[in-house]
Amino acid sequence: MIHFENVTKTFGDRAAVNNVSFSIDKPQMVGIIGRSGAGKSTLLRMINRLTPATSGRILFNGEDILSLKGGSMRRWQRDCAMVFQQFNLVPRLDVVTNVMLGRLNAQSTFKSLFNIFSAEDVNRALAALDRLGIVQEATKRAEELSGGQQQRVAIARALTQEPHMVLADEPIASLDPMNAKIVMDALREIHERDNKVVICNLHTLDTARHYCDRVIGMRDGVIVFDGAPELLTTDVAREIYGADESFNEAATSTSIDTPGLSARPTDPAGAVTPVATAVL
Ligand SMILES: Nc1ncnc2c1ncn2[C@@H]1O[C@H](COP(=O)(O)OP(=O)(O)OP(=O)(O)O)[C@@H](O)[C@H]1O
Repeated sequence: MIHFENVTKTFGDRAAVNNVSFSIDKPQMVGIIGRSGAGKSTLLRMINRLTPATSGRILFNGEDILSLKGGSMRRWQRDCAMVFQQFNLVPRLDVVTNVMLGRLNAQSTFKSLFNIFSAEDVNRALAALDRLGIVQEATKRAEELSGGQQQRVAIARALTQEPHMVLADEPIASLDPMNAKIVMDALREIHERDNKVVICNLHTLDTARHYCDRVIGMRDGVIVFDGAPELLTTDVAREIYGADESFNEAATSTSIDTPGLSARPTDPAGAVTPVATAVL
């Protein structure tokens, strides 16, 4: 499905992502972990062309998405919907309009310029809000909602794009544990029910272990671990985070992985397939 081939991004003389290659060849929920500055956001942002790559190729179903231009690039950006840490909603617009903005790249330029939406767009947006459990907030201004609700609106907006994949850049970093769980459950549900690739940058090991089928660990722009969460031992985590013996996993905990909360399926014969390629 998606294939990174020697992808590099430099800022000045510093490589934020350094000659990275990996493939996702089936619908998986992939967590990217690593300390601050490891290159996680840059990696994700290159996929949907928010950040231009310096060299390499990113192939989606065989096509190099780094060479797309104009309408093809906008279509691609719709196809890989992005969810951000700070939600990126328009605060003064109502919730349903914010969600419909996800359809802009699917509209004619005229309709886009004047934010003209069809009844079908409204229904699609309401259905997405319903799926995220917040349709009752549809007429409120986005700024009136809590952070967790705003992130769910952002996910509903991503859903209306009808994307091939969802990219989430630290989607729970601004949320309390309860809202973090709701948002991660929603992303997991999109992966399972819609059979979509979800790639999620995460700061916390326990969240990655709990929700993801596969974890990619980055350090200084390089992939230093790529495997099933079961292989993510404390020693491996120490290597990813560049920490010494005093490394304490609790320091990266959100406490949302508690007994009784939902978890990814443990049945490897299910829709998800763990990959076990530890490269350490
Ligand atoms: N626009 C930019 N201009 C210059 N340097 C940048 C830019 N964006 C990122 N960098 C640098 O690239 C490196 C990787 O940054 P990136 O944001 O991808 O890391 P990250 O792992 O996502 O970190 P965090 O978890 O803090 O978001 C860092 O050294 C950062 O300072």
